[in-house]
Amino acid sequence: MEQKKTIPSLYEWVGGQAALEKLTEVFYAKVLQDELLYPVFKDMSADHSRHVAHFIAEVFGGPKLYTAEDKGSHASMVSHHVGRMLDEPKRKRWIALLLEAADEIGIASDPEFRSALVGYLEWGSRIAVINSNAETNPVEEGAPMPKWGWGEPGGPYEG
Ligand code: HEM
Repeated sequence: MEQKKTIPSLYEWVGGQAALEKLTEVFYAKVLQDELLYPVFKDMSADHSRHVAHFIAEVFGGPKLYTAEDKGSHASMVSHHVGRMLDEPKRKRWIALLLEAADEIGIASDPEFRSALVGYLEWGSRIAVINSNAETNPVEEGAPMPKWGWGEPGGPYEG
């Protein structure tokens, strides 16, 4: 009988918590050196980078560090963006610096993983811009965390 292959989560593929925390650490160091994004992030907490790594880890199928350990939720994440009045140039710079950080630390660069990563960042960052221009939080407390997977190209794990 043919054995069914177990599909790894994006969290496992990227290298787990250590890889995601390294990614956000290098990314926010770049953000603070960037003239367009510095004013947006200058007051972020010392935990910001780790919280974002926890959030992405959970969305990518990892442990529930954002909702359990950090006591966050999808709604609380969105609330951090409400009223920030982000725009397209800031979003584009945010994505560019994050992808630069990904290349710099050398996380998985296979086409399938990067497609899934960029897809998620495009989706999430565009929603962040929309929510940042809202006056109230459109997401209710108790709404489920988003989930992201490999999408249509599947993964190199199939090879
Ligand atoms: C996939 C896209 C995104 C995710 C997953 C995400 C995630 C998060 C999370 C989890 C927090 C809360 C951090 C904490 O609890 O300390 C946060 C806060 C924040 N995010 Fe995002 N974010 C995204 C996109 C963006 C973009 C595109 C921008 C701006 C260009 C942005 C600007 C901010 C700001 C200004 C805060 C608050 C910082 C502060 O507390 O001073 N986010 N984000």
